[in-house]
Amino acid sequence: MTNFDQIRAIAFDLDGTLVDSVPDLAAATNATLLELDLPQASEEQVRGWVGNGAKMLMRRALSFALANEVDETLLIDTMPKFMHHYGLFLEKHSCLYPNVLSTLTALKQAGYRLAVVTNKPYRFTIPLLEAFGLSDLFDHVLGGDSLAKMKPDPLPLNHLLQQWQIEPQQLLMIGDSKNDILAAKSANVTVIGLTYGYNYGEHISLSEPNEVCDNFDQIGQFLLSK
Ligand SMILES: O=C(O)COP(=O)(O)O
Ligand SMILES: [Mg+2]
Repeated sequence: MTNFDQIRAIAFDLDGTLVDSVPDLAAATNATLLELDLPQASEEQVRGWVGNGAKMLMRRALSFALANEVDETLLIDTMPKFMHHYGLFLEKHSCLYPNVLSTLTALKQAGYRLAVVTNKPYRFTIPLLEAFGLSDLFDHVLGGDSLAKMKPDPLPLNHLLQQWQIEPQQLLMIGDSKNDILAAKSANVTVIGLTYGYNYGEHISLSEPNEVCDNFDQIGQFLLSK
């Protein structure tokens, strides 16, 4: 079993880890496609398109709806439409996964420093955390557009190491996607993979995180048991 003794700080992914946000991402995707007179996507399809930020989500959605490669100009023109719709939906149909608030609160009380590292655009991240009463728990919140590169690049995690003045072995990443696992491995950071989120239909164990959890409260069993 992985040794978590040195862990002082934890970086959490957002979509598919803390919040089940696909219902609103799907609603905003379909509102955008409707505006363009294009066919609608199922929630299941949208679930498979989430993971590389809003622009990639829309590229995948347009590619599906047009059954073709997506012209860059169309994508650029479509983004403000999607951003508008997602801003209206945001938390309407989304929910926290079980045990998220209680586990985060317990980890914070135990002295761990907490951050969010998401590929979601920053402008939606703070309001979403606020809507679910989570925003006060985190020292740092990084969106997909906060830095020059997003996960799977290690830049956001390296940025946190610098901000907190800690070593890679003191940071833990927790996420639902191969992008979280790859970013953590590139930054030499321990990583827990969650099985319930969005990972392009692939089991998270295929990305070989240090540990795999089916429920958020299992994280507490690793980090709060001593
Ligand atoms: O918005 C996305 O594409 C994924 O967001 P996440 O990094 O919080 O899972
Ligand atoms: Mg995720």
